[in-house]
Amino acid sequence: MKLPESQVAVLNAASATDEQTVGDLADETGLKPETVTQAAFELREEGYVAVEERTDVDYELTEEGREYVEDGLPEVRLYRAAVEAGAADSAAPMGQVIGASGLGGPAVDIALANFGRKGYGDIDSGELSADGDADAGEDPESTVLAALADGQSVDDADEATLEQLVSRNLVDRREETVRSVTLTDEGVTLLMEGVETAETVDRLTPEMLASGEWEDVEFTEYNVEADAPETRGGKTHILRQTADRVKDVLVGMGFQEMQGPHADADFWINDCLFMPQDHPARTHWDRFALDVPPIEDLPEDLVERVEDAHRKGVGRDGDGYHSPWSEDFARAIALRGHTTSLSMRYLSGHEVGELEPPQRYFSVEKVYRNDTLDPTHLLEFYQIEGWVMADDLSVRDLMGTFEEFYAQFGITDIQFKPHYNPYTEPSFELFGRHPETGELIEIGNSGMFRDEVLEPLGVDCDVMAWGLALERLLMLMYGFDDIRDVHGTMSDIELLRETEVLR
Ligand SMILES: N[C@@H](Cc1ccccc1)C(=O)O
Repeated sequence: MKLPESQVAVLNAASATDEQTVGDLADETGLKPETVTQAAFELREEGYVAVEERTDVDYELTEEGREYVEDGLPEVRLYRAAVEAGAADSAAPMGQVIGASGLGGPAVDIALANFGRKGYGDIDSGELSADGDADAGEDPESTVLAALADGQSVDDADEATLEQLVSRNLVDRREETVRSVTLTDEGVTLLMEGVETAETVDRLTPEMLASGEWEDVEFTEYNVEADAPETRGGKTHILRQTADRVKDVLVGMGFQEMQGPHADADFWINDCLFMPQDHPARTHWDRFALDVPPIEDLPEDLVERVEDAHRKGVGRDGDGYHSPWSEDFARAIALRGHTTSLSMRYLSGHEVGELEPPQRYFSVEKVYRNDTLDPTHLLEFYQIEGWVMADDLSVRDLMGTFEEFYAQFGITDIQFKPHYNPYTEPSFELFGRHPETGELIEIGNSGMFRDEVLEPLGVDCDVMAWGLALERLLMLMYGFDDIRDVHGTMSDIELLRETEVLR
């Protein structure tokens, strides 16, 4: 029997009675572990060896973990300082105990949080009391850290303690697949009958082609299923990939892209949209105002018409807000809370000149809001802005456009809910169903611009418009349930690496 060289080497090195890991076999044969793995898989295919897999878990101290091995866990240091300060008998001022513990910077918060969690004592209105019966000398987390520093096995350590150390980022947990190989009966028989090395060639060279040798050689078979070491190149972030795809889809639907400033005048962000200047969204609670000089180049006549619309309304029966309107307020700069500022810039003719219907424009750009962070809200997100200008548009056109758009991403059950925006009438919120949780999540907001918006802009046909959240589209497409895993400082790198891109 003739077999390729690496298979022969593995067969000879393997044993019928003792399991050998790929690492052992690599040492013994002098082959690379991935070559051994490949040969073992090929031999298994023919029934000559058995390959067992198991997952080994390995724990290792992080840099922070190593520091605490030296200095002690912050909560243990705090506890010791507290006992020293007599806090086991009567509560001591927190500042004094912290000072005595020598803790500083972020270690103070870490100490306080874990002090409470471990029941070392209580903190109440700036006073700290210690539980005299707590035994900080027997702290299980310290024990595991010390064992790891000592190179001892932590196989018997309490699972919850290890989890806690991993979540505190003091210990890294690594999983490794270990494969071991044993000869089967067929393998033993084969060895007894004798195997020879076949001259196999694993790549074609120009020389072989020139000499004609390629006609006689035997080529190694490739096992495309063998595990190979993972290589991780750079890749486009999934959010960016989806943004690019959204752009392609919209361009395919006949839209042109808008561009414009992230930091813009309130005039474009709000006033043009008939948002009263005393609207809650315009306070510092909701928007990020910037301490920079106001905008200079606003079209004077447009400013006048917008002010008029706010004061007196538009049309025969129009009524304004009867609330204060100040040009200085309109000129102040903030980070845009929506990209409808771009729609205003384009519809007014300020960017690409007067536009004649029909027109379609879009942008996929960042917006900024002072929201509370939670699984569906970030301080910044991407908005898919768009509008269509034409002579006769109806709500059916608006809904049809969304259905066409979302269908391209495999989302076919969009729901609409009547809504209110100061700048559109009628207005609709859009909802989609989360593929994992089944919950309806809001994915966008839309409507037909009111005359109070369009008339000052000088537009005398219909305009339907929307702002959709790119991150929410991603949640519907991929089933993510916490947007913070995908984007921002807490994102989950493994998830981003492993998510396959949907096309
Ligand atoms: N600006 C709206 C979206 C929208 C744009 C245009 C028209 C109607 C709604 C938002 O951010 O929610």
